[in-house]
Amino acid sequence: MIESFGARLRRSMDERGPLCVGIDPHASLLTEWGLNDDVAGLERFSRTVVEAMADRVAVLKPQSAFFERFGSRGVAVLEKSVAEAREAGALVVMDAKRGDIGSTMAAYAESFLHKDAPLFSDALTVSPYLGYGSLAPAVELARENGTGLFVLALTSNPEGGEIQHAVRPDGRDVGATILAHLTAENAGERPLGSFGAVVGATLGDLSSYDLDINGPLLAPGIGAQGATPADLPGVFGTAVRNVVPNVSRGVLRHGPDVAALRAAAERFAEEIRAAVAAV
Ligand SMILES: O=C(O)c1cc(=O)[nH]c(=O)n1[C@@H]1O[C@H](COP(=O)(O)O)[C@@H](O)[C@H]1O
Repeated sequence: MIESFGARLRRSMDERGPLCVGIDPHASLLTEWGLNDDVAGLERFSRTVVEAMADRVAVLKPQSAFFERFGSRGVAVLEKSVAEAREAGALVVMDAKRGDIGSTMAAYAESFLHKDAPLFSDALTVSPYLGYGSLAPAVELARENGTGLFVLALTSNPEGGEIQHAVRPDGRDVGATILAHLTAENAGERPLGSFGAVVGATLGDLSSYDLDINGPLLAPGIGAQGATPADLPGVFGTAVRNVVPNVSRGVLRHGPDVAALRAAAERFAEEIRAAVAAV
């Protein structure tokens, strides 16, 4: 039987630590790295991050937008980066934040979560704001292919609350409702379900939410957005064991030197270890 994403992720987090490094080739970072803001610069940037990180961090998360910016040639770089990162042992979470009506969602899922897709990734970020049920085809395809989803629940940006804190007639807010759907999706899965939530590390005390979804919690916001590893226990409580903290610019700004990138990631990894061990 095919091994689930959740099981593969749990093992990788236990072996390598939970850090997820983002591959976010901002134009400004290309310039800081002495690269041109073109496809060759994009390729060099992405290759360097993969070379520096893929054999040591649990997860790499390419941000598709920065590749799509260059059209089909940028997407070709993304394909190669994903394949190389997986080859070197990292799990790849494709950050494309897809979401649409179910019939279209099925095609998005085929694009990223089917084992024969050129952009085959271990998991995909998705938006549930066309209704959680619209994600059903992606859930189904992920189960069949041993891949996973990270569903936007409580995002790291300050504008997210307008939608995510909206209170439904049953008294629960929208973010809590998404978390409850994920808990149901992951029921009975051992050691960890494959259907994660995105919950920002920037959000402060979230003890009013049930974060115990038996699935991974992708936590962006550390570094450039102001959160630190030391914030994690206060935000996530005992669910911190299932947190995959993401850092993109906070690591990437140390490039292009591979040793400097590795040292920056190791500093975050060490701080994360210390913070999680204290819970
Ligand atoms: O899904 C995400 O990864 C995500 C969700 C969220 O709530 N906030 C958030 O910042 N992200 C992504 O996480 C990365 C954060 O990058 P840095 O702020 O540079 O560390 C970007 O690729 C964002 O698109």
